[in-house]
Amino acid sequence: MNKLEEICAVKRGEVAERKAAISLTELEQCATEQTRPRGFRAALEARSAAGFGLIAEIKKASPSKGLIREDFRPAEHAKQYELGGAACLSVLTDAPYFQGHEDYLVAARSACSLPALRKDFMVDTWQVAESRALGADAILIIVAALEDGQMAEIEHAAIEHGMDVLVEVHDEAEMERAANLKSRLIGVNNRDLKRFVTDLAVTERLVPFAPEGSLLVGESGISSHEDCQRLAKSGVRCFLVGESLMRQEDVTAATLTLLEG
Ligand SMILES: O=P(O)(O)OC[C@@H](O)[C@@H](O)c1c[nH]c2ccccc12
Repeated sequence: MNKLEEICAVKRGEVAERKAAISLTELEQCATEQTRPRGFRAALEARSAAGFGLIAEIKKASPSKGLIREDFRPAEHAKQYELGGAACLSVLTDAPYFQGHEDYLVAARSACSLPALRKDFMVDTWQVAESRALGADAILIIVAALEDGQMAEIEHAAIEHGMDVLVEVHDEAEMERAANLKSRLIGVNNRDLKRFVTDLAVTERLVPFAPEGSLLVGESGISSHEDCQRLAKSGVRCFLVGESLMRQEDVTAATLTLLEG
């Protein structure tokens, strides 16, 4: 079993327990009481027209890097990212591998006005309703983790809830499968989630294979303005960045520097 398969197996167990505790009807009720989704793709697209569109990630730890930030305060980081010029937030909610929590998503989103992506491993449409009930504006679909039918179902549920979907790919075959979905917000993960090797050249290589009308996001391993400029040469103006920002004492300044140089 590779790492991604292991994480998804654990996630399926977690979802089964949660499903037993809260019915879909209850979740749907909570979802209707939430504030409306803030347009995630729209915010990113608008920002990338004038400069770089940044999805700034609130990430405490990861399986490959261990603890990334000791002094971890999601609401504070959300405000710092907003001040620094990020277009959107991404908040890790997976606990076993990323030390994330749903509360971090709720706290971060309510501390600022940025749209927020729930960063987790979606294996069931039930999690889509749960994400909206928590206030998420977008969810992630990891193509490597799902079969075509499951992806389409999860995407459909997200669209029904008015959320955007970030479809994550890592190679040409996954890009082809992503093209069968409706969403045209595609993240190219420079990190191989099966082996945890990161290479910015992955984004550059996959750009020509993106379906028409896609807004592309370069994900993982981006740590400087120069990295952003490098990817911009191949036409990618949106980025998902976590670790390199989370490691800085002054998160606002680090965000500004990443975006402006
Ligand atoms: O911390 P980095 O290297 O800047 O990467 C951020 C983000 O791309 C990464 O956290 C990520 C991309 N896809 C994922 C899927 C699940 C968990 C995490 C991720």
